[in-house]
Formats: sequence, C-alpha cells, structure tokens
Amino acid sequence: MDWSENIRRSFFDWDAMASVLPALLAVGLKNTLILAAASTVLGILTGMVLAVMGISRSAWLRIPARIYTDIFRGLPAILTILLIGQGFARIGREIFGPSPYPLGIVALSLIAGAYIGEIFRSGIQSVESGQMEACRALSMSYGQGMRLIVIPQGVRRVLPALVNQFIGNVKDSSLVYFLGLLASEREIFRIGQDQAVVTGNLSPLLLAGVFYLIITVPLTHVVNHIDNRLRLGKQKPGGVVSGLVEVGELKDTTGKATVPAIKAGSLEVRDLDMAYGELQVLKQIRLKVEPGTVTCVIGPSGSGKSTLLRCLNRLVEPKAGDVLLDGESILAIKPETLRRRVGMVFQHFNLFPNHTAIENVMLALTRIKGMAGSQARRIAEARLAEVGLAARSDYRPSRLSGGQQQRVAIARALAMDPEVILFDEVTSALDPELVKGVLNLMADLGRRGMTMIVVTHEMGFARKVADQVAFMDEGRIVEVGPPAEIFDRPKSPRLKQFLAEVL
Ligand SMILES: Nc1ncnc2c1ncn2[C@@H]1O[C@H](COP(=O)(O)OP(=O)(O)OP(=O)(O)O)[C@@H](O)[C@H]1O
Repeated sequence: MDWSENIRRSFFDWDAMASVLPALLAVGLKNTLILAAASTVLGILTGMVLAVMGISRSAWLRIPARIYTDIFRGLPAILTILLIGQGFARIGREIFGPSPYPLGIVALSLIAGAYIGEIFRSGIQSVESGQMEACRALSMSYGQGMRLIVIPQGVRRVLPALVNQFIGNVKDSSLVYFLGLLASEREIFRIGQDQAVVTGNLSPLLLAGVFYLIITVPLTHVVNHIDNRLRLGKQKPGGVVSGLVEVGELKDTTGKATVPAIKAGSLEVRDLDMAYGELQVLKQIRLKVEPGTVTCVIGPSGSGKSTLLRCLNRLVEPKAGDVLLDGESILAIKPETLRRRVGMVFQHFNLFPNHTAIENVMLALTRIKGMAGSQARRIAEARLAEVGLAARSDYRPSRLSGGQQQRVAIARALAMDPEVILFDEVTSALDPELVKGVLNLMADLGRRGMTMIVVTHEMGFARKVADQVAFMDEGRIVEVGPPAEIFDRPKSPRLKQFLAEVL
C-alpha cells in the first residue's frame, strides 16, 4: 500500500466519518456547547466579581482576587479539572448525582473566571480617567459612574477577548473527558477519539476537528463585525465637516432657537488652601465672582488654575478655607448636589464615546435628575440647538470634530441648568480653526448672563469677554481686576513677566 492510500485510510475514510457523524451532531456538539457556554457564563459572573475586587481600593478585596487569579491561571487546565473532578467527586455525587459532568463545568468555570476577571479588569482600567471625572462633574456618584459609563465601556472594549475565552472553553471542554463522562455526556473530542483508539483510524478525529472549526471560526468573524459596529455606531451618510464651516453652524442658530433661561449664581472663595499630599498647590485663594459675570483665570503652567476649578465643584477637596455658592458653604452641600449647580467643561471634552451627542446630553437628566425620556429629549434638543449642533444630535463623538465635541460637552453641562459653569482650558486641545467657534459660544453665554469661571490661555478672549481677570502664580492669586487693568496696567513684576511671555 503506498503512502497516499495510507493517508486516505487514516484521515479521509468517509465511511468511518459517516458512522460517527450522528453521534457527533446529536451528542458531541450538544455537550461541547453546553460545557463551553455554561463555563463561560459562570466564568463571566466570577470574572466580573474578581474584576471589581481587583480594582477595589481595599486590599482585603484586591489580595484574594489576585491569589485566585494567580492559582487558576497558573495551573494547567487538566490539573484543575482532575483535582476538582476527582477530588470533589464524593461531594459532587451528593449534590449532582453520579455524573462528573457538573464538576467538569465547575472546573472549567473556575479557570475561565480567572482569565475573564483579568480581561474585565484591564478593560475597565483602560477607560480614560476623564470619563469618571465627567461622570462626577455631572453629579453621578462613583458607583453610578462605574455602572453607567466606565464598566459598560470597559466590557465593550474586551468583547473580542471574551469571545476568545469562549473559544478557549470550547477547546478546553475536550479535557473534561478525563473525568470519565457517561456515554450521553461525551463531547466532540471524545466521540471522535473513541474510534481512533480502537482502530487507529484518525478520520473521526479529523471530523471532530472540523466541528471545532465550524463553531469557532465564524464566531470570531461575527464578533469582530459586532465589535466594529458597537465602536463606530450605525454609520449615517455625511462625513466630518470642515473646520471652516463650523463657525457658521453657530451663526445659524442666532435668533432661531428658543434659548433657555439662565440661572446666575455667585461664588466667593475664602482663604482656600489645597494640597496634593505634601505639595501645597493653592495658598490662601480669595476671589469674588458676582452673578452673571465672566471671570478668567490666567497664569503659567502648574500655577494651580485647574486645581482651583476642581475645588469649586469638589472634584478635589480643599484643605482649608471655604467657598460660598450664593452665600452657602459648598462644604455643607453634598458633592453630587453641588455639581448639579456648578457645571464643568474639560480640556479633553470627556464625552461618552458609546453614546450619541443627544444621549450624552440626556444621560444625566434621565439617570440622575430622574426626568422622563421625552422631557429630557426636549431639553437636550434645545441645548444642542443652542450650541449649533441640532443637525448632529445622532452622531457619536468619534464622528464629530474636536470643536463640535466641545460644544456638545458645553450643551451637556448647560442641560443640568447650572448656576455657575467652570471651563478648564476648553480650547487648548482644539485645532486653531476650531477654537473660534467654541470661544464665540462661550462669549455668547457670558453676554446672556451665565456666571462663568474660565481657565484659559486665550488672552484675546479674556481681554474681550471677561468682567474680571485673576492672575495666578505658584498657588496664589497675585493680581485680580478688570481686563484693562490686568493687561494694560499690570502691577506685579510676575504678571508683567507673564504677559511679556504670552502676548
Ligand atoms: N492629581 C495630582 N496629584 C499630584 N499633584 C498634582 C495633581 N494634579 C496637579 N498636581 C500638581 O499641582 C500643581 C498645580 O496643577 P494644576 O493642574 O492645578 O496647574 P495649572 O495651573 O492648571 O497648570 P496647567 O496650565 O499646566 O494645566 C502642579 O504642580 C501639578 O503638578
């Protein structure tokens, strides 16, 4: 017999394949899918708990999660399966009856949980810290921010890795046969292997291999497709607009939209101190902000401007001193309540990428303020119209320019109906031609009587729009006054030097 005939007999014996096909379909495929699906579902539940423990601030939760992961990820799968399946055979029999099948699922789940926990943990930790900051600025608690934004984003990012894990479980389910499954519980591998052992004919085993590929290969492609779809959202025709058109988007709204009324609050910062550990960042800050005025905060990098803003809505806690919002100490207000009254817009927009523009604006209204969907939608539509983006309300952030994203972020802050809005270098990350649209919008808000505190490097904006300008250096407000005084008649040598550098 020549070698090609030999190969045909060993691998491509169609009769041998046909004889195992019914069992492969009716018994093997079913059991493999049950083993893989059950262990993936249980592994996901275990993994979710492990991930939350793993990112916890408490070592009492982190350390056990670490130990579990190290053990079940470090041991060979077959060892875990045998230790669990045989070591707990008696308890297993008492709970589940004579079949080792459930213990096989338990063992596979323990292993999968360790991997899935790591997948979830890395997914959740890969979500930018700005996302949680934006959640908190929209008056969500840490738990709400995690539940509504950070965890769903993290999980969505790891969807392909989870499918890989399911594929791993499909393959690892073949190891459960070591526990001596009953005939009705045999999985694909065992059925293919039975004959091979007896006759030396590998054809049924090859067919079993084909079954594994039929399960796993299409799955990978389907998931990649779903993943792309989730990431980009449903594509609608129409691309990103040129930055030069954007200023026009704003002009179009003038006089058209019914512009919501503005509540203007006052702020008074009294001898505020703040430190990061040993580093004293704010020293004896005093500042009065009248209702309906624009205060620009300027100063060199690292002078504490952002930290001052973050103290005003308690994203960081002051060490000493106080801030009065309409005469009331912000330290006496629950941070979540305070942040409904003091909105914030960030340098890097921090829009929620898995939500459209309108969903970004609506989210805190429905989830935090408890508004009905229809009412929240009306408010969000009005706010998006106000920032010139009514036509783009169904776009995801990835399909908007930086300037448009920043205007959505402003609409999102405005929708909460704040008394004061804090702007933290909101044009610093924008291309030059997009800056103007955002600054025009802010100037318009100022004119309409919004109380605004604006940290900015845009000296032209500060000069034109601000009612007062505060110059900070090394954690102190060195000079404060109307723009004409600050820019044309600076008193302190440090302000003179700063202006010489930036103007
Ligand atoms: N989370 C933090 N932990 C420790 N130190 C920090 C933290 N954030 C800021 N700092 C430090 O506090 C000081 C003030 O930072 P802050 O960001 O408030 O300055 P800034 O004037 O806004 O600067 P920039 O214009 O560069 O944003 C800097 O020395 C900075 O390194």
